[in-house]
Amino acid sequence: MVQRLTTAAADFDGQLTTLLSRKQEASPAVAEAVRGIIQQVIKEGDGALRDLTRRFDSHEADSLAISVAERDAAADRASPEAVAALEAAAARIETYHRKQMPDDELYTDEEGVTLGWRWTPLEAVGLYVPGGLASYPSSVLMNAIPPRVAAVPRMVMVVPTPDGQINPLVMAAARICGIEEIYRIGGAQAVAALAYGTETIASVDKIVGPGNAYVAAAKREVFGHVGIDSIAGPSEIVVVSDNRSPAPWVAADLLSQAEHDPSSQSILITDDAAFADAVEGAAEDLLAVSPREAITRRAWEQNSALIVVRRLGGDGMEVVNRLAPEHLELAVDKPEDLLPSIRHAGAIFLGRHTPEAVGDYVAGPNHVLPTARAARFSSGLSVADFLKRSSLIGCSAESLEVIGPLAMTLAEKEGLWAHGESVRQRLEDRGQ
Ligand SMILES: NC(=O)c1ccc[n+]([C@@H]2O[C@H](COP(=O)([O-])OP(=O)(O)OC[C@H]3O[C@@H](n4cnc5c(N)ncnc54)[C@H](O)[C@@H]3O)[C@@H](O)[C@H]2O)c1
Ligand SMILES: N[C@H](CO)Cc1c[nH]c[nH+]1
Ligand SMILES: [Zn+2]
Repeated sequence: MVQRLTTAAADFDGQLTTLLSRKQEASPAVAEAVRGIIQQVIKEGDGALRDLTRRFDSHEADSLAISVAERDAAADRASPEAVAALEAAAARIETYHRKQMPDDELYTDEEGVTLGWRWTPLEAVGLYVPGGLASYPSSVLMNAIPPRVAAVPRMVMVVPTPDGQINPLVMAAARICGIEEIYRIGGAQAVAALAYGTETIASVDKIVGPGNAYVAAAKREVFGHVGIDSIAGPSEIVVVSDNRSPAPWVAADLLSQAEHDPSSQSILITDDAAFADAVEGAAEDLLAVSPREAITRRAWEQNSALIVVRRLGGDGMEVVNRLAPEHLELAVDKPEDLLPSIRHAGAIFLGRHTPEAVGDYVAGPNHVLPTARAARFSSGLSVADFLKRSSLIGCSAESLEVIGPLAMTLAEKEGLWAHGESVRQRLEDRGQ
């Protein structure tokens, strides 16, 4: 049975807090295990990667790299229909991300100071492509197209290959994106290798991409030594629906994220208890025929919930903002009426005819999105993740006369003599 909550209950706040803690994404046990793995990779390099790959992915990674020839041989085995779908998706994703490319700026202000900024791409990025409980060719596209648009020169892809099996469509996606440096490693050890480097793998400057609780915890650990995108851990969905949506549609949308991982979370917010009953029944029917029943049922029964609220546009929106979900579906006639009340969500799906799955694959926006309430302070992967902004500042001799004395005053107040002197000398030399 999936759990049932109602905002009318006196202890609703406590129940919601418990529900949020059900996601094991940030558990101390996972963090502890991950710290051990990272230390092992730092100390033993490639040897640790082979050892951990044997332990967690059940194969001997004699060669850690997947060569371009191996990539292409595998990609050639992918079904042409699936490759065509990937190519169409890639085109839509690229069009969307090209619109995110920011412009450089240069202007002269009223005091005659030239100011602006300039964007430059990162030099080397690591792309984590998950591959433990499912294969994710779509995540190759979502990871690799933004840095390609940003003109990052070195893209390194890591992907676990359980039992040594290379997924042909993942390789086809890598070929579409022009990724030539690929390693058959996953989990926290892959994140550690990208962050610290090994004999075979040169370190990168930033690591992006989604993964399970171990990958998410590893990204938290290496942050600071390298950049990371956001914490994109086990998938989540919140569906806000009135009783006019077909219950099987809503049930399928909820299960679409539950089936990713036993740590996933799916939550319905509705203003009709009878509709919640109908969705629960429809979900049972779907679970009975799902080929991924075991994973899906665990996420559904252990971490998920049906929440009955008084008013979707009132307490319903307060609950949404507390949850700050990765994906938020507004399955109502007029989603635009609810939109202004939403402050935190990675991606918002507008109206009953927008299943979250179109965002996962083909709509265009990125599916690498913040989870575990990280949508309160971060956003989905974008071109901006692969760019840095340098400020530009240029004074003429005349404009330095206008703003220089202000700097001298502040330098004196901070007791930083050479700061003031650097301005004073220029002003004095000009005065002579
Ligand atoms: N938020 C997002 O944007 C987004 C997008 C796509 C997928 N996802 C999520 O990515 C995840 C993919 O997970 P996955 O498991 O299929 O693949 P994965 O590649 O993330 O994880 C597999 C790796 O986990 C490690 N691992 C597994 N059990 C371990 C253990 N007990 N101890 C140490 N390490 C262990 C192994 O190294 C293995 O290679 C799912 O949670 C899915 O929901 C999130
Ligand atoms: N829903 C995932 C993001 O949480 C992305 C994905 C890839 N394939 C299917 N779904
Ligand atoms: Zn998905």
